[in-house]
Amino acid sequence: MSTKHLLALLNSHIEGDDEQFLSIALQVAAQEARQGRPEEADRLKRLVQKARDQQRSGRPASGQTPIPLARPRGELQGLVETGYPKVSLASMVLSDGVRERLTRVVRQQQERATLRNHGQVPTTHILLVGPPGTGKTMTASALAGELHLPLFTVRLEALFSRFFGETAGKLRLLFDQIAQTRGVYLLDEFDAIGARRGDSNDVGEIRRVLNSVLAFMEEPNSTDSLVLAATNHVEILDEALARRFDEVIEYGLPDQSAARAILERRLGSFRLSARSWPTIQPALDGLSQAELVRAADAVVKDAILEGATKVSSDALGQALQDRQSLKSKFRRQAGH
Ligand SMILES: Nc1ncnc2c1ncn2[C@@H]1O[C@H](COP(=O)(O)OP(=O)(O)OP(=O)(O)O)[C@@H](O)[C@H]1O
Repeated sequence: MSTKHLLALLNSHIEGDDEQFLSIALQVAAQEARQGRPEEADRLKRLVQKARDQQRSGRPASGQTPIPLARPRGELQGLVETGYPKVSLASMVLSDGVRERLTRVVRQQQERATLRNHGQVPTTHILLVGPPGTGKTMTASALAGELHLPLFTVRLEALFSRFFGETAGKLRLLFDQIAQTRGVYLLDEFDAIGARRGDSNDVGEIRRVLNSVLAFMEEPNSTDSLVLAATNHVEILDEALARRFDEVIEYGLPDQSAARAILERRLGSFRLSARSWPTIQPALDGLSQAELVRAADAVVKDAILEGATKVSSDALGQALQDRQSLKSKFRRQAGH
């Protein structure tokens, strides 16, 4: 680094001009690259990026303030999706039992200070189990929405495939963030940990990942972050792992009245008249919440474009039948 750069750096430091300081650091990085030292240049650029991310998230470079980060930084970028959902539990159609349990989780989180004053901790680690499209992801959004917390989602299968051999290390980064930043964390496709156990190439890696997750589950959760692990296949999860959750919440396909409630909400003002329901009832069986929502959306869109103010029972019945056919086709292909 030249004296000119050093002087400029000192000057920007004295004047407290962070932006100037960082842009001089970038000039030094460019100089390093030109002089055939790409590693030094990269290190500098990464540090500048880190400082900028910290500035943006309002966190001082050296401190560990509990200000939520807008999005994960450094190596976690691209692995974790960040959102600020506005979903509420009231917008979900749930069985009384599941609603009660989720409401209790929210209450414990909201009153965690009171609980801690009495030597208790709120529920934080929850396993969400159920078939696709039954509301596990939506639950994570609703809990984040109710608690006004950011939702960080990480798909474990993607983590495995992208960072073969480094998954445990990447997970550690995530766990460190959970310890520092309060939020709702959704570990989606959690069964990926168990699913690969049969693959002999993966044995060492799987053991490391499993140990890393087990250790994490035992660590004190000082931010009381909610950690939700979602899976369609509880049967392939490691038992030692499943046992470490505070709660296991099971999701299932909706019964007739839940299916109707989901459709009615989704159809909104386009809803069917009460006397049309019996005709579509047989087409509801076996469809997931997500499939019902898709069928409702399809007919509402048609109605809008046709200038209609209501959907017809024929159109809705057909859309539901289409979903049923699609489902049985996939099931046949999967050999069920
Ligand atoms: N209980 C529910 N109440 C109302 N709508 C629901 C409910 N469950 C699911 N939905 C609708 O279905 C969509 C998909 O559900 P979601 O993504 O939460 O399912 P999932 O269980 O996470 O599925 P997967 O296992 O495939 O990830 C939601 O965005 C929502 O529109």
